[in-house]
Order: sequence, then C-alpha cells, then structure tokens
Amino acid sequence: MTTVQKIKEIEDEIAKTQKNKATSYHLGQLRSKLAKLQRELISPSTSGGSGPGQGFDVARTGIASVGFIGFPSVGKSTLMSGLTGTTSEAAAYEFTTLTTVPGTLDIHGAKLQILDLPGIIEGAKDGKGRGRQVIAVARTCNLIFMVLDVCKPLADKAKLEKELEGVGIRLNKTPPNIVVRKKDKGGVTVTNTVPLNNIDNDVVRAVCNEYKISNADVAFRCDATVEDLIDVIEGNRIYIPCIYVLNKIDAISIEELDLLYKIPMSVPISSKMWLNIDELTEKMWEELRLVRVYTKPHKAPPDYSQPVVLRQGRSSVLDFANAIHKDIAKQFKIAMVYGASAKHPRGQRVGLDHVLMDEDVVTLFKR
Ligand SMILES: Nc1nc2c(ncn2[C@@H]2O[C@H](COP(=O)(O)OP(=O)(O)OP(=O)(O)O)[C@@H](O)[C@H]2O)c(=O)[nH]1
Ligand SMILES: [K+]
Ligand SMILES: [Mg+2]
Repeated sequence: MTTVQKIKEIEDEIAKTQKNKATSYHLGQLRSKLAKLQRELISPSTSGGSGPGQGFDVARTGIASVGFIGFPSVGKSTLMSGLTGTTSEAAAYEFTTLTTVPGTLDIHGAKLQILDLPGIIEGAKDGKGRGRQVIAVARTCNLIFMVLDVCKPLADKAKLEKELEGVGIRLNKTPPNIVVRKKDKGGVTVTNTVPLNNIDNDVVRAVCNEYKISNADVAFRCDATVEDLIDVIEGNRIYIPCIYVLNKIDAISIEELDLLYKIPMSVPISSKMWLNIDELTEKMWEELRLVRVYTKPHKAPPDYSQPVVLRQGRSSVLDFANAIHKDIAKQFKIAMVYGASAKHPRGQRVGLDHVLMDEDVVTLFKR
C-alpha cells in the first residue's frame, strides 16, 4: 500500500468513528498515525513518496511575497497581471499557467513579490499535477491569496484548505500555546490554565504513546484540539496568513454578493472588471504587517520618500541598521526614535534592541 492509500484508509476510519469518551484514545492514535504518514509525504528522506517537490526556480525579491493558490481558471493570472503590470498569460482553458510567474507590486513604499502559480487540483499534495511544486512555493510565502471563483461551489475552499493542511501549512492560525516538556520519569501529566473542551487525558495519552513519549509534562494554555497537540509535537508546521479572494463577482447578483461578505478573511473582487481591488490591496498590506521606518538625518527633516521596510518580529533598531548597511551596527552609539514606539512625543533615546513600529522615524548616532 502506498502512503497516500494508507492516509486515505485512516481518514476513512476517523470519519466513521464516533467521537465520545470510549473512542477518544483510539481517535488520538488515529490522528497521530495520520500526521506521521503525512510527514512521510513532505519529508524527502523517506522512500514512501516521491519527495516534497523542489518548488519552482524563482529568484526571490522584495521584502515579502504573496503566492496565489487556486483551482485552474479561477482568475489568478488575470489578477496578478493587473496588480503588477507583468503579463502572466490568462485564457479560458485550464492550466494556462505552467510555472511560477513573478511580478512586483509597489505599495506604501514597499516592494512586494507577487507569485502567480499554476492551478492545483484535488490530490495536489499527494503528487497530482504540479501540486507539490506549487505547494512548496506556497510554504515560502509571507501571505497566501486563495483565489476562488464565486460561480463555482464554495466547497472548493475546504478542498484547497485540506490540500495545504495536509502538508503542514496552517492558515490564519497562531501556533497553539501548548508546551510539551519531556522528563526522565513520572509518566505523562497534563495541566491546563483554560478549560479543555476538545481534548481529554485519554487523547493526550494516546498521542504521547504514538510518539513514544513516555514521560512528559503537557501544559495547555489554550483550548486545544488533538490536531493542535500533534502540531506542537511534530513541530514543523508553517503558519501563514491567508486572504480568500472571491473572484468574478461581476458574474453574480447583489444578493449573492451579500452572502459572500460573511466569509471571514475574504475580499470579493472582479479581476476582469477591476472591482474592489483597493479593498484587496489594503487587506493585503494589513495582513503582511510590515513596518516602515523613515530615516532622519541629524538636524534635518525626515526623509519620507523611501522607507526602510522591515517585518514584524524583525523590526529592532539593529534590524533597521542592518537593512541600511551591514557595518552600521558596529559604529552604533545611540538612536533617537520618534513615533508609535517612542515613549514620549518628543522622541526617545534607545539602543539596538528597541523594537520599532510602523511609520517610526529614526536618527542613528555613531560612536
Ligand atoms: N467573469 C469573469 N471572468 C474572469 C475574471 N477573472 C478572470 N476571468 C476569466 O477566467 C478565465 C481564466 O482566467 P486566468 O487568469 O487564466 O485564470 P488562472 O486561475 O490563472 O488559470 P490557470 O493558470 O489555468 O490555473 C479567463 O477566461 C478570464 O478572462 C473575472 O473577474 N470575471
Ligand atoms: K486559465
Ligand atoms: Mg494562470
């Protein structure tokens, strides 16, 4: 039996097993087995699959990248060409795009790389079509646009999500707050700071047993699911924000459009008629959480023409200095910061580890 077949078998068993007290140990086991098989599909070292796919060879540019995932002919290339001015061929037949087509979008002073990708089909993660290559690129993006055709069934959304989930990509989630601390003895103990509504001790024991963890303190600080626990134990999950781009709204009625607005993290657009694209690019900007920092020479006004663009989580004064030139930090004495991250409206003196916020203004002083 191939890994893909084994996965299918376990998924079927999970689907037909009722969730209750008596089955929770068994379900914990099944979920863990499933996760281990899925790992075989994405890790190249095993013989089970043909590897994760190397992705497409694309030079990466810009401060952040946005990858387009969707079934064929939903309008990915039409959107990408319109956004970037780079032509990515669009046509009425499926699989028009066969490789990654990169383009650049300038927004609020930041250069973003936009990656148009081939359409994927169900079973992509298991090696169908160019699915694995497409997903390998998606794993490296800072934001995913899941492009959906509003004339097609909404079930496509769940299908695509399943493809990405199956290879360890987690959309619009933060890493679960669970700590598994292995010990030498004492068995598995479970503590929780919030009520657990989706998981019980049996499930935790089953999962630990499957992963050969005999002694550990498992501390839950969130109302976790069994999948969350497995994610923490597997440890190789990738958390990426995702915007659901609901395309082709020119082809539906206003009433239908009202329903679409209820889908979280979605933006309805028409890439053909160029409708509501501003809302999409603003949402994109928001989700990328970029930090623009303006430099201010000593005794001169700030230079607002070209910000240094940093990423949230990597926006210290040191990151800022390194982004300008790798030698600056060596001569660093002190920095003056003005803006949201400064304690005082007239600015604050800070060191290299001070964390900057969007639209801050910084003056660096050398030794
Ligand atoms: N009505 C309507 N048609 C659109 C819209 N956007 C794209 N299309 C049409 O949908 C078809 C497919 O568009 P593409 O941009 O090639 O779609 P794709 O997702 O890149 O397709 P593949 O590369 O084959 O996966 C073309 O005939 C487009 O003209 C839209 O907003 N409204
Ligand atoms: K197409
Ligand atoms: Mg295309």
